Amino acid sequence: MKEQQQSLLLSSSARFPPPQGVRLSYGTAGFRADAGLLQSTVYRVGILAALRSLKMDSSVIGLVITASHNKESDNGVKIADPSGGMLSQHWEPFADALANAPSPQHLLHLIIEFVEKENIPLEGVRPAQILLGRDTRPSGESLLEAAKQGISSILGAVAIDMGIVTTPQLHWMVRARNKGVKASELDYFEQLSSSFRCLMDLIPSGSTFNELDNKLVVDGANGVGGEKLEVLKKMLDGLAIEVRNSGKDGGVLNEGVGADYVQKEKVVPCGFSSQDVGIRCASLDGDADRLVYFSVPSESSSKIDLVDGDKILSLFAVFIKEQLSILKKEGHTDVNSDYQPRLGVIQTAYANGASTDYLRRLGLEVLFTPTGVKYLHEKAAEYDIGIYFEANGHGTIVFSESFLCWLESRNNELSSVVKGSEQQKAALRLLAVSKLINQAVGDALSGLLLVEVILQHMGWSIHRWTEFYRDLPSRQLKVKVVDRTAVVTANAETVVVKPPGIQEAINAETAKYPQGRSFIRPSGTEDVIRVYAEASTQEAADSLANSVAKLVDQFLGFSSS
Ligand SMILES: CC(=O)N[C@H]1[C@@H](OP(=O)(O)O)O[C@H](CO)[C@@H](O)[C@@H]1O
Ligand SMILES: [Mg+2]
Repeated sequence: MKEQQQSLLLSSSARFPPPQGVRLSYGTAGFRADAGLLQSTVYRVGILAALRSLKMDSSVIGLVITASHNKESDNGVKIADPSGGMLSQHWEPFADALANAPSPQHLLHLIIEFVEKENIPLEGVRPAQILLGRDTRPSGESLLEAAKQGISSILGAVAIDMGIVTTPQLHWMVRARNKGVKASELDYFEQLSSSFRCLMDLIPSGSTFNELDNKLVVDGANGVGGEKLEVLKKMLDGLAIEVRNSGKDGGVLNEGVGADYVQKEKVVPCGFSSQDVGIRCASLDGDADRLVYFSVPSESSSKIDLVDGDKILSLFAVFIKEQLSILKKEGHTDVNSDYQPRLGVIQTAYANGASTDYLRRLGLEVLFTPTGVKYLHEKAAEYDIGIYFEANGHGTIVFSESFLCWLESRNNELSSVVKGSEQQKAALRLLAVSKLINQAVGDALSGLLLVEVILQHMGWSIHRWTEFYRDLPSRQLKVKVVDRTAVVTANAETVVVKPPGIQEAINAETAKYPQGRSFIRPSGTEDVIRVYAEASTQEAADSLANSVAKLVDQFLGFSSS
């Protein structure tokens, strides 16, 4: 590494000393902590992003400053790879080491070592390019400045600031730029609204969607999503969207509002009341990458009927499967129609057992990965159409390039035979879904538009959708232990292999409950062991969760909560 580059790194990093006594780690969703602790970390992630860009042939890399559904005083930072997906897991240990280097000299040493090991070309190549975005947190502005300083401490690196955007918007822009297509925020809105319009125009004329069901009320979590939805909705016809908790009326980000709150507490968020009984409602999280739906069943209680990520996944799967079977209908014997697209559905162990049964009864291939979008997305990408969702509402649909090419040519072929046939419409719908739904990462705004158009297409109310299946009662608990890394799991986190003996004890407990299922795993974002249990009644699920939490205590540590 050139002298000039070394002294630039030393002098600039001296302005961002790391916080004392804190060890940060690039967890399930990047670094997250109290915003006051993050200047140095974000600065260093700026360096990391520039190096990542150089390593990836100077492709555009994304850097997002957000702490999603955490409280407003927290913040965080994460990287988007050139595909628009999460940072390659292979680089996470380097991210950890950079964040925790105690001095500028240590930092420089780590960088020199890593640049050599990874063969990162620092000279004679196009400059690194990093797209920056942040959510609405007040701490975001100065953290963004720290990121810019980190980026400019790699000679020639260029930072492009996209301002306040949703996390999925930034991932989408990174992907689009690297594909060489239009990638501004307006382009994002135009792609979503035009593919939505295309799907609306393809709704069968006999659809029985009730005009009264047309209204949708959206809880924006007092974050970035509500404000973006206000812009997007002006470009849409055929939807009546009312946005609440858009952050303009003094509400606090994620406080008593948002997808995480609604999914965990199963009560109405602030700004909603008994007047909303029966209306279709949706909740975004603080950076608009999670989406859940709900309805208020009665005036006398604050409880809601939750429609979580599993049910959104089920709705998407039903629709996609229907289009694929229309496309396959008899009548054409040409070679092209023989292509058998592989459809896969990906869940985690947190998926409600009733959803998995439902999906399997539909004849779908359902697979499981460990918790975290990086695992789900990777698995989904192995299919022609991969649909993935976490129960908490983060998910999307990914289409393979080869399937999309086949679909394009199938569409051309069909239109030359009988234009406007049912088969051609199915091909057009699938092509429109691939443009509407964010291919980079789960996106509450694009997911919401797809849900809305499918409900209209099917003529279904939110109540009809809720009735796909009845969720098995479940309970989640957290247990504080001395060392959560002592728990090692296998088989997509469904089996504990360490400490020895605990899995047998969990099995013995679970066997006592009809339809019982329970598992434990160390959280990737909090210092706890998570316990999940489901069973045929709420009392049984609670009791199983409590017994398993006690086992965790016995085997590993101190108190449970
Ligand atoms: C049970 C649960 O909801 N876990 C969440 C949570 O991860 P943990 O590793 O469980 O803390 O945060 C992740 C990042 O947002 C999200 O991907 C995941 O689904
Ligand atoms: Mg989020």
